[in-house]
Amino acid sequence: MEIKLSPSILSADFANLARDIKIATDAGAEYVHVDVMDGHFVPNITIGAPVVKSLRKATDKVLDVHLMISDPDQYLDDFIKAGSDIITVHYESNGDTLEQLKKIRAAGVKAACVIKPKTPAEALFPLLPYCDMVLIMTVEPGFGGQGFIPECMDKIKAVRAEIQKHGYQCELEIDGGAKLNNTADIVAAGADVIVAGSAVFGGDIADNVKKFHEVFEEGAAKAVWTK
Ligand SMILES: O=C(CO)[C@H](O)[C@H](O)COP(=O)(O)O
Repeated sequence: MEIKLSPSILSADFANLARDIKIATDAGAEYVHVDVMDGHFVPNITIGAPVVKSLRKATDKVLDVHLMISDPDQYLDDFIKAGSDIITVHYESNGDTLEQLKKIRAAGVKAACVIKPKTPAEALFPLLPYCDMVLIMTVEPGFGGQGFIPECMDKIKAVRAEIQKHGYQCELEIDGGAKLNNTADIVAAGADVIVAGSAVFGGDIADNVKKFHEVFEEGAAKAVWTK
């Protein structure tokens, strides 16, 4: 069972993004998680479509773009044109989430929907047929380096059960507080894409990526679900 790592560049060196991404992907990271924050939807400002466009030239790996912005409708075209491979929109953002997912897919980009920790898992269920990936936030979005919210574990299990029940081809990603000591349990609960920022870019990046993949095997061996 393949479990993927999507290192969150929020914790990388912003003056050396291409370098840090190369170290992580050369070590085996499958995706690159790009945290887009607008200072409205979350109390932090990071990067926009021009940076995604530059990253597109720096890596062939999957650019997994997470839009933590109030108005996706205003910016979707920019992120599509910039070369995103996956675009994730928040259920809690403005606009019609279903229409946003359809627009992303129609542009040939993988579509994903994300919920914040206080949004129930069931909010995602009707959207699953339109999603190539769903993302469960396991911290309040806005900042890296926070602790995993333990109550989110049941939400991961509930969304995994729904994906399995219907046989949806939909990856289940989690974001926030994933560390080497809790990721096996997160995988066993049902996640197959793990976003990790501080635990990847803090310290030896290549070694951290390798250790995450070891923990993925441990989690997959404990999992009661299969792909
Ligand atoms: O989206 C995010 C914050 O909104 C980050 O991707 C997330 O918090 C990952 O960082 P860490 O692994 O350090 O918790």
